[in-house]
Amino acid sequence: MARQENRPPTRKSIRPLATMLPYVARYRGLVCGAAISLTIAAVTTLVLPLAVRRMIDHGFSNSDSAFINTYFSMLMVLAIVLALASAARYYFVISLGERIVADLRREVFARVTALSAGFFDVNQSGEIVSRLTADTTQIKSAVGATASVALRNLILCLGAISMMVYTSPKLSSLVLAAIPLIVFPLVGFGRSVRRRARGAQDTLAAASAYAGEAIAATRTLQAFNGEESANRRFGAAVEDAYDAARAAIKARSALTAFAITMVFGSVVAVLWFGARDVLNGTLSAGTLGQFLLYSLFAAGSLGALSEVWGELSQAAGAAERLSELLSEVPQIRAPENPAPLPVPAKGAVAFTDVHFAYPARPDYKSLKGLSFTVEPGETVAIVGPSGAGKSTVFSMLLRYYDPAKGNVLVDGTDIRTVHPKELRERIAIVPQDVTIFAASVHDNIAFGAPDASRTAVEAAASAAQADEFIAKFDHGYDTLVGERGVTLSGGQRQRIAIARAILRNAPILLLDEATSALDAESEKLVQKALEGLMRERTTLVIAHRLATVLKADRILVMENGRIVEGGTHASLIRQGGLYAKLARLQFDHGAEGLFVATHR
Ligand SMILES: Nc1ncnc2c1ncn2[C@@H]1O[C@H](COP(=O)(O)OP(=O)(O)OP(=O)(O)O)[C@@H](O)[C@H]1O
Repeated sequence: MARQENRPPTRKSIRPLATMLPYVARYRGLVCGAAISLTIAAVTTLVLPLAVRRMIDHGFSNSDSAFINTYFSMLMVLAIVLALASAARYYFVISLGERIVADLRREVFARVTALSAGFFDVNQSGEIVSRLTADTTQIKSAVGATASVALRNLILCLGAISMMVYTSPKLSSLVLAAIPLIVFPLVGFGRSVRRRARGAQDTLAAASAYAGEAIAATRTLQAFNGEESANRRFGAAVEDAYDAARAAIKARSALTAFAITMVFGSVVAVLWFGARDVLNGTLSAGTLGQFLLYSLFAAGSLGALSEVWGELSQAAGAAERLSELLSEVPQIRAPENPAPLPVPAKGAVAFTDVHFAYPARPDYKSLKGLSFTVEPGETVAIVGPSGAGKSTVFSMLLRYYDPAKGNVLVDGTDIRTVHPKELRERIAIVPQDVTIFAASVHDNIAFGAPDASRTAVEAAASAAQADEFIAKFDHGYDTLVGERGVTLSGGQRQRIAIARAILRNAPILLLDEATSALDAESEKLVQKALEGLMRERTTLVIAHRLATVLKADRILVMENGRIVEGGTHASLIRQGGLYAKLARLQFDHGAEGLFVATHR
């Protein structure tokens, strides 16, 4: 759902743009090129009124053809210089923008992938992706087009004002006196326009967020016949956005009328005064023309500046959001001097009195003094009601989070003292929800071992009982699967995940059994694939199937973040505790082979 309160406020100041300076500074060549071409273009523009005055005051009546030739050749040269400088300005400025945004995108993505699980518990992935795309694009236009327009107009404005003073100090003082009369009301007006525009943007963002959510869940929407209410809701949101936009448009039109009246009014007033001076003979007509052109330049560039100000402050908001993300420090970091894990790896696992609460729910302890050990090569099934903390055990072992109290040990070493990379290299996981990337079958299997040879990938697929269905694809291992490619069935996804884990060849295997029953055939294939994988590895399996618990060396029964029972299937049934009750439930329901973990 659109969480408007989470939207960072639009900033009025453009100071946060300064955080982008180090990126700009990396490309001094482009910056120099842009600055030089900008200055040349602005100066050339400022020379034009001088030529106009020359033409008005002297005309070409004395049929001095040599002069006319020189005069127009000069003008032509001026035009070419202006054209070249403008083209160069465009090239340098836009390249700089693109270059910086490419750097930013790379760095933001690398930073985000390094952040720990806790960050993603409290931040929406959609919002992060929008920072990566929309915010960086805003920076691009700010650094590129907007900044160059601002700079060009600033130079033009200062140049034009100096030239106005130089041309006619008297008329300039008149203009300068009028400026506050124009600027103050304009600033106030502009603020109200901006406020309304921001309101429109926020309303639109809320509508888009709702649309995104609804489109991603069309199947659910249709299953519950929710199209109409969704249409109504989105329609209302769009209408709200339209109303908000109209309010902004109205304010903006009024602002335009006001600005044009004021600016042209003052130009006319100045002309009026000037014309009287021309009549008195104290000012030449050409000088008046030249002055007029400079004041038009000044007014035009001031107007452009006020427009880009809005864009720059939006970009400043984007820069602030990006620098926030870039300065985010991962909570799970490698220690300064990581200890090595013992070699050769044995695969022993131990939890000692582990207490833990998720960052998103600091008041609720998901693990409350969890202790257990798993010997190398042992297969341990974890069972328990939903919410008991089974998946949390896996997250702790992979060090997605650190315990508040207690230790997690792998081969006798506290995992906080080793490099997370080294720790994770020793673990392969087959999750319940297998992630299939939009890539080839080969790349999907080789995901955890990118250097694996084709033969190794095929061997892993064959051990995972996946080779048969892969061979049926049109392009075999090169078939694109995942989004927009071939969509895999539940059993096929599982086997790809198993092949992935086989290829990784890690001493510790974490298995989260799928809760949804596969059909008997896939089930058999997946079980066979797993048996191959579990051999000679330490295996921790979150078990939902009776077949799995029967095969385990030991069963740990979890409830409320603790181990409440442990033993073999037979001994636990004899004890008549939680396990016996869970098992009875399963038999009562007659769900074949499925260990139903329910709330008691
Ligand atoms: N990322 C998270 N942020 C906050 N709380 C969480 C998070 N993940 C799980 N929890 C909470 O921690 C507790 C243990 O969750 P966990 O996923 O480990 O249970 P589980 O035994 O694996 O359940 P299930 O069998 O339903 O998957 C639950 O109360 C759950 O609501």
